Amino acid sequence: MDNPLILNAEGVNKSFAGFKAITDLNFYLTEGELRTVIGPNGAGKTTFLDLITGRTKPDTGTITFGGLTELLPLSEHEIVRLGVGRKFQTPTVYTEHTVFENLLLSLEGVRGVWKTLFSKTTSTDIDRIDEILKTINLGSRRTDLAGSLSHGQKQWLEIGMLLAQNSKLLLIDEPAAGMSDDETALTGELLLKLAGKHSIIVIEHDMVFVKQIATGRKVTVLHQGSVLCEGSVDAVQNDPRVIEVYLGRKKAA
Ligand SMILES: Nc1ncnc2c1ncn2[C@@H]1O[C@H](COP(=O)(O)OP(=O)(O)OP(=O)(O)O)[C@@H](O)[C@H]1O
Repeated sequence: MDNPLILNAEGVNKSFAGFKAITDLNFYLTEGELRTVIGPNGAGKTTFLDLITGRTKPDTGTITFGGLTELLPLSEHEIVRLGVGRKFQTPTVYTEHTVFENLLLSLEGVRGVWKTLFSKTTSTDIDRIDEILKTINLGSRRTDLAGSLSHGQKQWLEIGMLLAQNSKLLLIDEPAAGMSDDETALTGELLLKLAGKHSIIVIEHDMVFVKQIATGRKVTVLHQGSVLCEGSVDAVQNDPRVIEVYLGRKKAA
């Protein structure tokens, strides 16, 4: 039997000044799934993430988290607290704090900066952070300033911050952008490691990376604000509609 749904979006529409960015969108994600979303520029990928996180509210439709909670009435803050974490394309870590402190500041996200930095850190917190450091391969950079990390390492730290925040659903926007090939491959390994324990939506343009993380899984292609098709990487890559609106154009470019 399939895992239960962690996210279902049904009949979602969103217009900006009369322009339909999202049109009758239906999207279903099961618990523990790692789903890659691809599509041409302007397809509505970022807007879709904005709708999930409450940054933008839809005109019509429903978005339900964990099979129960309707997200639309909730604020961005409340949605984070429910367990929805987002990583933007540009890393936003606290560069003047150490890697360890960045994770400490994110723990549950509810303690407040003052309390976190000046109260005594418990051994449970330290163990948890060390476990996250191991997961994101930054154990050796624990006491270094986050500002001294490479671009790729900052992205991993930010993923670690989502883990510290207790995110169940991770929304990750173009993680491979600006990374070296080695960093990209390591990022893929990290996401594969997190899948199962977390539900993950990754937006990505780099098809080598998509192949790495999506082989054996479902890929969603967005086009003009709707799902154009869903299927395996191979099925999607060979779908004439996807070649026409996206992959063919990418190649030509
Ligand atoms: N706040 C806004 N106001 C007006 N138009 C917007 C707004 N946000 C998005 N749009 C428009 O909605 C469409 C979808 O944009 P969106 O950024 O979601 O696409 P995308 O698939 O993420 O594209 P890319 O791959 O280039 O990031 C675009 O035409 C964009 O100009």
